[in-house]
Amino acid sequence: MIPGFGNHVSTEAVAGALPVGRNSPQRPAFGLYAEQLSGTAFTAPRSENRRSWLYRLRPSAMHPAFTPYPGARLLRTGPFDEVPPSPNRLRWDPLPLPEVPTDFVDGLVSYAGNGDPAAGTGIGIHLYAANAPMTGRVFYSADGELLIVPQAGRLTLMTEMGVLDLAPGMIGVVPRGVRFRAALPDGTARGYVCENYGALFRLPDLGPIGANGLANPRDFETPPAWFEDVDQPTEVIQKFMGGLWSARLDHSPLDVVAWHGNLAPYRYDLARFNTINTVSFDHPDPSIFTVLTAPSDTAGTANCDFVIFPPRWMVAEDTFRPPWFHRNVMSEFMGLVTGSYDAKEGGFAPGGASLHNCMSAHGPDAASWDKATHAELAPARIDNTLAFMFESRGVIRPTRWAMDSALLQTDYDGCWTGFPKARLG
Ligand SMILES: O=C(O)Cc1cc(O)ccc1O
Ligand SMILES: [Fe+2]
Repeated sequence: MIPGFGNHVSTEAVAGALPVGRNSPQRPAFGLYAEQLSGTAFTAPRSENRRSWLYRLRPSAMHPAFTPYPGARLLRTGPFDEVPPSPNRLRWDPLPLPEVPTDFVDGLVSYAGNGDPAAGTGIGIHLYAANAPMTGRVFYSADGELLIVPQAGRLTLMTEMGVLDLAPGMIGVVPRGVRFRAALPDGTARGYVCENYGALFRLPDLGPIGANGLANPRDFETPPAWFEDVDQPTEVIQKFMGGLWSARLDHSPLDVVAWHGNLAPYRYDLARFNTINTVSFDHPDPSIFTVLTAPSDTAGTANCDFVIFPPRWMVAEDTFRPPWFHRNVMSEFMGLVTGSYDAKEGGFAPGGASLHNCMSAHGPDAASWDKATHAELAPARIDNTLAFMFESRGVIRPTRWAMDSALLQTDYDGCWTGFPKARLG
C-alpha cells in the first residue's frame, strides 16, 4: 500500500507500463490505452484538482449501451422526496443479513440522504448487508464517491486502481466512477456507506491544533496498480442520477495495468486517529473528532463531515462528560461499528442507526444522564466503542423504506422521558 492522503502516485503492475514524462504518448507501452479519469473539473484550483491517468488493456469506452438494471431495489438517490422529511428523532435496529444470496450491490439499502447529485450537493446514506460475493460483475456510482464504513465482516474491494482490504474499524473511499467488485472474505458483511454527491472528502484544516493531529495524512493508504486479464463476460452496473443501469462486456474492466495521479481509492484505519479532547473541563464540540470533511460552498459548513467517537480517555473535571443536550443547525446520522455509545445506555446497537435532524432536541438518554451526573470524575477510559456520524448542513431525509421498516424503533422518544424537574430552592 502507498502511504499518504491525496498524493500524486505513480504505480505500475507491469514494469514499463507507465509512460515517463508524458500522459498520452502516441503508442503507450504494450499497446495499452491511456485514459484520463477526472474527479474535479479540469479547471478546479490546483489545491483541489483531482485526476488520474489510467493505462489499460482496453478502453473503458468499448462497451455496448446500458439498459435498466432491476436489482438493488432499495437503493435510492437525492432528491429524497418519497416521504416528507421528519422532524422526529429516529433510530433503527441493526439491519439483518439477507435470507437469500445477496451481494454488496443488491444488499445496499438507502436509509436517508439530502441534496441531489444533479446539483452536485448532498449525500446518500446507505447500509449494506451481504452474504454473497460479487461474481462476474462490477459496480460504480456516477453520482458520488463512496465512503464505506464496514461494521461486521471484511470487504475486499477489487477496484480498477488496486485492491482495498477493509475490516471493521477501517474506512475505504472509492472515487466516483471507479469500478469495483466486492468479495466477502468472512462470507458475510455489513456496514454503512456515505455517497458524497458534493466536493470530495478531504482532511479538515487543523487551525490552532497545529500541523499534526486527528487523522494524519501518512496513515491513509492507496493501493498499488493491480489488474486482471480476464476474457469472460462481465456485467457493469452503474448508478447514474439514481437510476441503475447494466451493460455486458466480454471482459473484465478491472484491467488497469498502471496509473498515475491523485484520484484513487484509499483506506484508513480509524485506530490511527489521534484523538484530541479536553484536559481541563467541558465536552468539546464533536467537530474535534472530524476524520474527513466534504465542504460545501459555505466555509465551515460541510456538505458532510465524517466524525468518529473512538476509544479514548475522559479526564474532564467538574464536567458532564457524555454529549450534552443540544439542538443543532447541522443534521446528524449516526452509526455504531462496535460496543456502545456514551450518550445511549441502550437501544443503539452495532449495525443500527439514528437520525437527529436540524433543531431536533437530543443528547444523552435519561439513564446515561443519570449515570454521568452522579459519576465520580476520576480519569476513565472509554473502551469497546466506535460510533460515527455523517453530519450535514442539509436536512437528512429518510427514505420510505426507512420510515416503514420494522427496524424503526417506535419508542425512541421514550429514552428522553423521566428527567426530574430542576428545583429552584
Ligand atoms: O448527538 C450525538 O450524540 C452526536 C454528538 C456527540 C457529541 O459529543 C456532541 C454533539 C453531538 O451532536
Ligand atoms: Fe447530536
